[in-house]
Amino acid sequence: MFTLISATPSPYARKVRIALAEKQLPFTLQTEVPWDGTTQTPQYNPLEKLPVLIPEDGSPAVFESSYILEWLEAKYPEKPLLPAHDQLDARLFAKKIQVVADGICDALVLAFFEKMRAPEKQSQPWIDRQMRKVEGGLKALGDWAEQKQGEYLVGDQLGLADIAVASVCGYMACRWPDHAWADRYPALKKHCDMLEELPSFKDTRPSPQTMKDKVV
Ligand SMILES: N[C@@H](CCC(=O)N[C@@H](CS(=O)(=O)O)C(=O)NCC(=O)O)C(=O)O
Repeated sequence: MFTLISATPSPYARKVRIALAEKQLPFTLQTEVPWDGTTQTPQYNPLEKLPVLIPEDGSPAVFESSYILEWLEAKYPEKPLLPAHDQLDARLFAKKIQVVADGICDALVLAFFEKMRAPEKQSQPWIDRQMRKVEGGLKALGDWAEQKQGEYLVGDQLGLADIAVASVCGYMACRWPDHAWADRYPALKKHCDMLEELPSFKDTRPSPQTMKDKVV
């Protein structure tokens, strides 16, 4: 059915792995280090990033995690990961939560690589700017977790917002284990703990990877 190019710590790829599992779509996991010269991402994605979803019927590869999820929802609507089409505001809210979750990941990645530079080449103002986005994003997620009406962040079933939020919080736990988000946002921590017990989350827990090639 599919091959998914993924990386062990990737919060973006984890979203897709969870969605494929929730939709019971079989796939082969191809785990790579996208910064190593051995990566196959450039063969499928001009932006050279994973995740990349490769249909095994030869149709074009699908890339950019939020687009992959939109593509999956359109092509394979069962099990839905968004509220019904007549729930427009709820659908848009779920996508907004994903925007913030992914934006936190983007800022974390930028800060991570800035810190990989030689100390004298690192820009502290740039790192501070990225971490400010992380803190602001986490506060928004914390607020939404506190305000949720039911068991899930949007609507009455597991959805895109839950998947995106658990993916970024799992990434924090993996790459920034000393960060105080869990203490600062107990409702967010409680929500993620609940999600992490679901099989599709348990089976996709992130782990660090080692990069061989020099990146910055
Ligand atoms: N916006 C993209 C971001 C994907 C991304 O940054 N992927 C990283 C890997 S990871 O950070 O998710 O582990 C990558 O392939 N980076 C390679 C590069 O930026 O050259 C998405 O949501 O798919």
